[in-house]
Amino acid sequence: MINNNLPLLDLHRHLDGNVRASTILELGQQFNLPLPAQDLEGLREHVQVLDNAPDLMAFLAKLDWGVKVLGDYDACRRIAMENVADAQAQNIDYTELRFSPYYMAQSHNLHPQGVVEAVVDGVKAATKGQDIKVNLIGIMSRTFGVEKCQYELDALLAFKNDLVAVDLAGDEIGFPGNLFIDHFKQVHDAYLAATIHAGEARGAESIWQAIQELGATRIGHGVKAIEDPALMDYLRDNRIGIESCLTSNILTSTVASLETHPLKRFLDHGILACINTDDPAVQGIELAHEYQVAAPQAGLSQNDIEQAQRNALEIAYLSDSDKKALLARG
Ligand SMILES: O=c1[nH]cnc2c1ncn2[C@@H]1O[C@H](CO)[C@@H](O)[C@H]1O
Ligand SMILES: [Zn+2]
Repeated sequence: MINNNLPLLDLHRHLDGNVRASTILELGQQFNLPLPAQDLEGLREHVQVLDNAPDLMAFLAKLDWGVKVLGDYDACRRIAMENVADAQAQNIDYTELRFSPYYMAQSHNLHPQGVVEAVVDGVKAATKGQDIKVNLIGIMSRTFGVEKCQYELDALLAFKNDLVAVDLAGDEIGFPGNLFIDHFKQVHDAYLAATIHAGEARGAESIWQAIQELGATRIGHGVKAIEDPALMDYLRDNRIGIESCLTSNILTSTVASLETHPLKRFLDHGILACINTDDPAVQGIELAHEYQVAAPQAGLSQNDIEQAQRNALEIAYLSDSDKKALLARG
């Protein structure tokens, strides 16, 4: 159970992996796009992972319709605003929404910088006067290669004051982290933090690389850390956060079952691991499900769950005073 005396955080939530199916339908109609179905029921199998995907890339294909319908900057602004509303409906106190402007821009030849502007603006408008705090993480989609990632990074850095970190997501196997050393040098020169998807499709060496060569202070997924005892110690001793996403790891076939998921062992080891969603709409889950159903199935006790809540606050990209304020609000 979620402890309501502690703040509820979702630190790993893809804004562009969380486009409402109803919005996909409406935008599809607005922009006259040939959607694969004309009603919610028919659309579901095209935009949601219903059975475990064979691998990460098959899972990621289900995100595509959510960005193919982004016909203009207003559509980008709209999905940003709806993401805030959806997080708020989950009673989330603080979330870090991440998004890939090039991925969002690609289908309709939008400019990635315009996409960043629209997302920043949408989040500002939706959070104004509301009881939820949101920060943004910019994603470089490695799937499109080194040069497109530089183009994407340029767009993100034009709005660096509106971001707290930069991430590397997408095809971890095809585009390993060592291709992005120069990109992350620019990220750190801009005083932004780095959280990186690693140890999801590749092994523990990918996590070492993200930390040592790309300067990651948090790792998305990081499930393969469990195979390397020295890395487990390193993560704990250096307070590197692990953003676990339980259901996502099952749906991508990264982990065979919740019962064998390493999150419980990360927590037992003293690693700052926490519970997050990843791509809620595509997975057909929300944060409450991860806490109430997935976490107990993964062997977490009530104490573990509360520790995960505290860990999220500890590793959040927030100032100490913001963390204290969240804790006081509980
Ligand atoms: O679980 C995941 N692992 C790796 N990459 C992901 C995952 N979920 C989404 N994206 C990637 O993030 C970008 C959109 O925010 C896209 O590149 C998408 O493929
Ligand atoms: Zn992710």
